[in-house]
Amino acid sequence: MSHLDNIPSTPGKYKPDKAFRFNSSAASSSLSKLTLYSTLFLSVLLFFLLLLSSPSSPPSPRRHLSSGSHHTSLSLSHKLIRKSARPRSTTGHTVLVTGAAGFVGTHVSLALKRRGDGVLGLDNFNHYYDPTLKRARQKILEKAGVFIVEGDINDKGLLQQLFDAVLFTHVMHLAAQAGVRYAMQNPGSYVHSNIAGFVNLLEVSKSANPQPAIIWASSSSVYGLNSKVLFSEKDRTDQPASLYAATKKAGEEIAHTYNHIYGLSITGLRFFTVYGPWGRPDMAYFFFTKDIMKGKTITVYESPDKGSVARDFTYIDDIVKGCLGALDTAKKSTGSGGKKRGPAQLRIFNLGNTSPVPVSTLVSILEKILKVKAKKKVMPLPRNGDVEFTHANITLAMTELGYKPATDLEAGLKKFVRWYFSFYSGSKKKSS
Ligand SMILES: O=C(O)[C@H]1O[C@H](OP(=O)(O)OP(=O)(O)OC[C@H]2O[C@@H](n3ccc(=O)[nH]c3=O)[C@H](O)[C@@H]2O)[C@H](O)[C@@H](O)[C@@H]1O
Repeated sequence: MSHLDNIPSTPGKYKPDKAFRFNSSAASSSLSKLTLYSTLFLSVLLFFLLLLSSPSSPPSPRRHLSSGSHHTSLSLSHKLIRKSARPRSTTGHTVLVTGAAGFVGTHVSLALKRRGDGVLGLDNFNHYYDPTLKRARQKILEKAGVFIVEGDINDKGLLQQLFDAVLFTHVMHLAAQAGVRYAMQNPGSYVHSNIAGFVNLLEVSKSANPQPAIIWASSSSVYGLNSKVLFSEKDRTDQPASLYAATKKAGEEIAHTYNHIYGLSITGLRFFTVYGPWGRPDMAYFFFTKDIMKGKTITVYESPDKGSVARDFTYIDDIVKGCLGALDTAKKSTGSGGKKRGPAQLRIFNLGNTSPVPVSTLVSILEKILKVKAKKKVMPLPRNGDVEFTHANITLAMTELGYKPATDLEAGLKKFVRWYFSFYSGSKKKSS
């Protein structure tokens, strides 16, 4: 019987054999041998236990930052956050982009990063539309050096941690519940993101020291039932036709309050039906393309008097230029730590294309580019929040932001369709 056979698996419960107690010399030599073997065995055991518990690859950074996070992953995330938010030069801005994995958010984040600004993204990757598209956008941003923290603008603790880690000069707030018609299905999500989330972000921003300047996405839909064309920033916006529009209008009023009480510099941008590569699959141009290619019938709305429904479709690159122009001309907030120290800038701009196109023409252009005849069902505009017509007056944005849209609908749709085919044929290849 070897000594090793006497060593139990639970060392604390080891009882020496009676034979050792009566033969003292044998006992002492056996005891020292036993101690030696025990030590050896325990060392080997410990070595294997350590080997099993240690990860085979370094820990991947957690996308969530929370007070309960493991120390290592937290400091790893903090490192990524600081690196992503660091501008290339001392003149660069440090920008928090909310909704960074969204359509406009991705394009704006890339443009800021490419020109040397520091950019930190925040996105909750919700399932309003296919999250794999958002993940694909995230990959592109990661390659460009933009890190996205996965979290919600309603999470005050998380926002506070981000503001504690980084002194943001600007917040580009593009996170929102978008879509006009979906508001009838899920009204709560609009209140949650566009009102509660916005207030939460402004609360944290107003308490920061120094306060960042805020640039945020409002919407052409605030013009609602306004029938005066062109739509000018001075026109009435108190007749929203959808809950979506009402929450964006509420955002504009909330912005006024935070500017007035706390001295936050705030610029709202009224986007007019933005389209282009990496766009949103819930928008008509996107799902028309998909359905036309599948041979599915599309529904084209017309106004009740059989007139055309039209939109001032605006290409994404033009919108990005408008966003950067707004950021570059934003003045500093005047408050700090929740206290106003003087009047601050409060602005609102239309970012449109000034060239409305009927939805029926949008379909004809797509047919031409896709070389497929669409199966169409024309029906009167249902009362679902849609308005008949949008047309932006962009004089103010041209003068103050240097905004100058340069892409017409046909040129922009060609770029979209090219992207659409390369993206979806790529995804198919990967999954097969
Ligand atoms: O300008 C804006 O502020 C808004 O632009 C778009 O809203 P919308 O203009 O309604 O864009 P789509 O949903 O793509 O609709 C475009 C046009 O197609 C029409 N349409 C839509 C769906 C359909 O099945 N058939 C159809 O003819 C709509 O009535 C509308 O005239 C975005 O979806 C909103 O998030 C954004 O805020």
